[in-house]
Amino acid sequence: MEINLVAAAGTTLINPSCCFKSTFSSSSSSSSSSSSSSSVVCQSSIMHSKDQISHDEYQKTADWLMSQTKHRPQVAIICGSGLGMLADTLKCQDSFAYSDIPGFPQSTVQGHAGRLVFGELKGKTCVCMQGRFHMYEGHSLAKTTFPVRVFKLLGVETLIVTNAAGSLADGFHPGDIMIIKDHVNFPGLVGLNPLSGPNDDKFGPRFPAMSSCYDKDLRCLALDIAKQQGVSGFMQEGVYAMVGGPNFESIAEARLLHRLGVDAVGMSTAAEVVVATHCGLRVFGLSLITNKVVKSYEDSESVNHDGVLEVGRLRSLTVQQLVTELISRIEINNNDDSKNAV
Ligand SMILES: O=P(O)(O)O[C@H]1O[C@H](CO)[C@@H](O)[C@H]1O
Ligand SMILES: Nc1nc2[nH]cnc2c(=O)[nH]1
Repeated sequence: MEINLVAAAGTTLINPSCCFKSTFSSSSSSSSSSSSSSSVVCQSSIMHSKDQISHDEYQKTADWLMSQTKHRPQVAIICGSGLGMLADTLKCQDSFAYSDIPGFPQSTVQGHAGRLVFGELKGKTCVCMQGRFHMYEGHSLAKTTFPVRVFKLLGVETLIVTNAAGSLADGFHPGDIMIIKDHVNFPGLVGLNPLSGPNDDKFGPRFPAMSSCYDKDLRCLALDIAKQQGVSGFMQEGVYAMVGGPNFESIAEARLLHRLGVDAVGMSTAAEVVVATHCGLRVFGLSLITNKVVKSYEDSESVNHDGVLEVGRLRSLTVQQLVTELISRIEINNNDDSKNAV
């Protein structure tokens, strides 16, 4: 497949309707914080008590969803920019607009439809986010990762995260699919972490390890599947970095990321994976490389969101077939967390 990545000018990100008030204002909390220390008020300038989401709030959303659908998902999928078609493969669908789900944030980005789709795929029950939430939309990190904890309460065991990303690694090309073997959570390194604030012990420990957050067996399985499907020619494995966005990288930033060992960069995913790992979900992640990040002052190319979405469309079938086969071969333990809620 030929992918023309010469990007047309002009980004088409929809102007986010929400403002940064929820993240950065200092007004008091309307919700209680964690189970263990609900009276603690975080004094940090980058994490406010109002960003905390109580266990009850996650549970209310999970209970509402369970009252609306008979599906009890074992696998959750988060669709990246332009990858929403992953939901189309689900059979016996029940779908909900985010605006109808109590407690759910809203998607504001083009290419993120804003629907939660439940259904069956190859004998597994799945829930699929057609559209995710990004920090740059003005959501707190706790909000961007809200669905992940709801999935845990629904009984999900495995989370599949997908994203569109720009490549820094030499030898990566637009249209390549990178299996994520690790990440650099840049917002997290400077204290912007969805786990900041009082820890909710019901979900996981105060200090979770992140040294094996992308499941090795699933990565090997995906590489095997790619071989069988005859697409290993454009499979890669590498390190994804999450940056805050919404602007794409300057050349100096691109060079810095490259020197740091980052293979692909985007504006999502790592925060979701941190929360998923904290609450014990098994994670598989893939990045669709939609563009090369410009690293040279001689290079006249520039990236835009339309180009990103276009590569998503061109590679949609391959991504869909890979993820479908992976799901069919995932082993499920049948921990019914929806009955034994954490
Ligand atoms: O990470 P996803 O949601 O796939 O989207 C990626 O694509 C958008 C930029 O085109 C950014 O939101 C970036 O994070
Ligand atoms: N930060 C970042 N996000 C992206 N999402 C898709 N492409 C890119 C990119 O080049 N940079």
